[in-house]
Amino acid sequence: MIFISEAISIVKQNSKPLLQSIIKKVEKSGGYKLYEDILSPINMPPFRQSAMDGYALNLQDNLSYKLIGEVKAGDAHKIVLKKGEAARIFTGAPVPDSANAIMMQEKVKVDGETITISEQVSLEHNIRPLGEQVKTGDIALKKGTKLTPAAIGYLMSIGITEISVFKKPNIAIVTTGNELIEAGQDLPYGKIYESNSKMLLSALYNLKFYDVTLYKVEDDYNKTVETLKGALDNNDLVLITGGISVGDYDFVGKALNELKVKELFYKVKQKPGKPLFYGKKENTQVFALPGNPAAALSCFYVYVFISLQQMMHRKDLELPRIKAKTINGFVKKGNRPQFLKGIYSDGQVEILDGQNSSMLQTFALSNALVFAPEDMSIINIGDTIEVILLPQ
Ligand SMILES: Nc1nc2c(c(=O)[nH]1)N[C@H]1C(S)=C(S)[C@@H](COP(=O)(O)OP(=O)(O)OC[C@H]3O[C@@H](n4cnc5c(N)ncnc54)[C@H](O)[C@@H]3O)O[C@H]1N2
Ligand code: MOO
Repeated sequence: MIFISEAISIVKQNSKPLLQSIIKKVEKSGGYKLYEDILSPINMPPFRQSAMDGYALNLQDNLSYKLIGEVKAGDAHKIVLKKGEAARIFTGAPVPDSANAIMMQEKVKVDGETITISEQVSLEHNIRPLGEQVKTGDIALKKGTKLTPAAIGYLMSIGITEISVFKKPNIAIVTTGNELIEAGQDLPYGKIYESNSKMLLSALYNLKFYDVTLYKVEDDYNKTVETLKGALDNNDLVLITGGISVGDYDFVGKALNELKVKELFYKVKQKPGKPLFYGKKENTQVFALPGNPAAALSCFYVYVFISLQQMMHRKDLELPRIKAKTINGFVKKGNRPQFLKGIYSDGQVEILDGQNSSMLQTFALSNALVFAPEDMSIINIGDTIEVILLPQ
């Protein structure tokens, strides 16, 4: 049995950024990172552009100008202004080559075909220069840039429709157990509804991992080997739940061993989630999470999250940890450090009743895991304690 800190650092060391690329439509690339520099195919803006609704001027010393035409956004025609002439212009419209400043309309008096500006303006005033943001052939965004909504908007604005991105992991969720029945069917005596797969699937969707395949297997050694082989061959990350403890029908450990998955740790001094297994086969990460649902989810947030962040080239490997003051007390039994379900708000945390690793109801109410270290057996009201904030 190893300590939590050792287990966390083993996951950090052994999970690596994925280096393969895939092509994505820009609009569907949110959350990915660019696999290569993107060069701009155009100047942006593609023409000198008016930044205001007002008047395009061919500047002179006098404040009065002769109005000779109009340019709206989208117009293709090119008005030619002589010195002292002006054209009505609107935001986003192409500025005639012969105009060298735009005066906003609030500072202009109009009298028929004569306009008078309130003060002199400098050259190129209110004109967005050609290629001000980016010039044709220059790097628009660098390799590794995260595709945020702003990045997606920017790439669309320079006319890019497809990009090469670092791929996200293909993930398998494997549930094990003869007792599992899919919700929606009758529940015979001795069976329970299977919940871990959809719980982990939704945790993955919430983190924007959509390439997930669900596998299920009963408590049978050969079938477990066969199912895990399929999951290992086709995925970058395999999450197994159940069958990893010491019972006669817990076949996951033996099957992983037969499939030559290298064990990196098995059993962590923690509650919940003591029988957590972590290993890898070539580049595939394997977590065998305890079957107890709250233990599985707790291990997902504390350990699997790190591996996902690493695979995605992210720097913040762990969920945010902050200090909070407890608003109620708790007595921790045993000597394992414990991750307790709690509700965090505004610097304070409530530790909930019902911390058993089989109970999801408490987890469903919580937004944080409160960390009670090994030597903290009694938590008092007002104690300062570490809290892990869960993704919402
Ligand atoms: N003799 C010992 N027994 C156990 C120990 C131990 O140290 N010595 N550790 C206990 C702890 S702690 C945990 S946690 C569990 C973990 O056991 P497994 O990972 O082998 O999980 P299972 O036995 O298959 O299932 C445990 C529990 O969870 C339910 N389960 C399983 N899969 C699902 C699912 N997909 N959806 C919903 N519920 C699921 C299952 O029915 C069991 O009730 O071992 C203890 N035993
Ligand atoms: O580790 Mo088990 O999750 O304590 O119940």
